[in-house]
Amino acid sequence: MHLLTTADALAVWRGTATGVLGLVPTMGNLHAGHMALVERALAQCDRVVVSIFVNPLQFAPGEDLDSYPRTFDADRAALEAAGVHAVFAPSVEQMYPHGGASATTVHVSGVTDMLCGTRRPGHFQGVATIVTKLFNLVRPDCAFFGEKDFQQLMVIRRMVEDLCMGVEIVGVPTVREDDGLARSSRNQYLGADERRRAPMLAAALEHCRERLEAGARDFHALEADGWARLVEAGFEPDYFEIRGPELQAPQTDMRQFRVLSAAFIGRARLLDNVAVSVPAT
Ligand SMILES: Nc1ncnc2c1ncn2[C@@H]1O[C@H](COP(=O)(O)OP(=O)(O)OP(=O)(O)O)[C@@H](O)[C@H]1O
Ligand SMILES: CC(C)(CO)[C@@H](O)C(=O)[O-]
Ligand code: BAL
Repeated sequence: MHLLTTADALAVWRGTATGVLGLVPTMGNLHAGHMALVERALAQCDRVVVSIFVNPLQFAPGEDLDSYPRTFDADRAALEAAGVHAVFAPSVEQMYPHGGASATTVHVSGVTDMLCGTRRPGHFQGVATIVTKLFNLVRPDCAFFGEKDFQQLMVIRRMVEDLCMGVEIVGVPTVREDDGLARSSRNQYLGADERRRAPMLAAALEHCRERLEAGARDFHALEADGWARLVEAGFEPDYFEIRGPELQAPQTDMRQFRVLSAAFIGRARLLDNVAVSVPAT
């Protein structure tokens, strides 16, 4: 496995990479969720590069940029054991040579004006900017993103379409713990009592899914119920929303929905969502 830390080294490796090239962008601290993306990429591509970069541009002031878990040696060993061909782990200076504050940025319209986009101002601009830079450096045929960050997946798809980037975006289902909690690097912030209560986020989403599949269509009542379940479990909800399958406004005659929530428990802001598919009657 090649360890690449500069754009120049990446360009040299890229020149030798043959066949279908897959990119898995990450912020490191790899867990089973990331490894599902890696396995999917290895199954679908001839060469796979995984990027590890905690991107300052997507963190707002006061968020957890400094304390975000960094476990590079373990990440590297896991990727090597999985059979990944190259890891790209640049410094902040490599990615933002003129500083983050004056960086040229990418703003994706529409799908960023809701959910995490309004709660974390600048977040998706930071994500779209770093993913564009990674695409330009790696020039992958395909790139792999988790459905756990469903809005991010929609933002990337929209960016690729609007800017004619020509990269196939592959979404990978959410990997969960046995009790339903979505795997996330930020789960480490949970104390024992918070960890015990954390699966209630997935449970509240599942409950909403069941109600929608059973025919309930009072979206406001369902969202209020989800919110109340989170408060009851000790969360401070950020949002609990029913949307259409591509995050459009929900309509009562739709057969597919996506229910999404972000909620604080202690210092951890957990994110999760479920797909809803209403059976034909
Ligand atoms: N449980 C999961 N199942 C599937 N994909 C996941 C999961 N967790 C993360 N991913 C995906 O891995 C990629 C890198 O995510 P990232 O490095 O931010 O990990 P994370 O665990 O989601 O961290 P965070 O705690 O910041 O949300 C993203 O495409 C993300 O959607
Ligand atoms: C896509 C990404 C690697 C961009 O920094 C990040 O937002 C993430 O880990 O989901
Ligand atoms: N997994 C999304 C990256 C972030 O929260 O910044």
